[in-house]
Amino acid sequence: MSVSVKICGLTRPDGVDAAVKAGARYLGFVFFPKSPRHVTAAEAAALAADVPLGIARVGLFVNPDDALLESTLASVPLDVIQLHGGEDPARVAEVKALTGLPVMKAVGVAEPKDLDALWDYGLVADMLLIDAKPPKDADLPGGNGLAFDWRLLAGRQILKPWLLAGGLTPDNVSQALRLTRAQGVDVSSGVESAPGIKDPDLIRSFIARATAPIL
Ligand SMILES: O=C(O)c1ccccc1NCC(=O)[C@H](O)[C@H](O)COP(=O)(O)O
Repeated sequence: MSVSVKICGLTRPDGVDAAVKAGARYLGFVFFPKSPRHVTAAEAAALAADVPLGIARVGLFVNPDDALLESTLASVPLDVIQLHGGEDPARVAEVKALTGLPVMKAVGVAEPKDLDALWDYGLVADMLLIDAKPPKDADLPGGNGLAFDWRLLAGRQILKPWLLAGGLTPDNVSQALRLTRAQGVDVSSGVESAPGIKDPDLIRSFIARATAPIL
């Protein structure tokens, strides 16, 4: 089966267009004001409007309250909610019930014990995004362009479908897939020309390499 690709942090129509045409399976829109990739609900609604069926529009939130989720969903057609903050498994279940949408929970990894959380979240989330844990002083909980030691995932059984994230680029995605056998990959800063500005050529190159046969 082909590897699924999520392009996260889209802010402009040319990035959405490049991702759709190159075969992305998920498009991510960041609703976190501190991020250089933040989009307003109106901007996201415009970017998400003409996305073909079969491509999931993912809304990325960090510790959202119910009001933010409800007001965003009132105007933005999202297919999946990504939770990228400190939401515990009970909150993941609440967000699923509140929104009626599948939830992808991000789990940060820096060392082997961080993988323990994959079990608890795997029981309640629909999908997992296994990302590099942000440095303690980081402004953002994700989208930092940092990789973790992919060998930690080799041979690991994970309860739910999952995407590998963190520091992926067109140059290293094949190696990451070879080591982890991930079913999908997520990228943000590795396909940007500047923070928040996606480069259509890098998006095409990333998707081509991620979906090529693994040798
Ligand atoms: O991308 C952001 O700005 C962001 C802000 C707040 C929380 C999460 C964020 N990104 C999460 C993602 O899904 C990224 O694609 C993932 O962390 C990988 O990022 P990168 O290492 O830059 O490819």
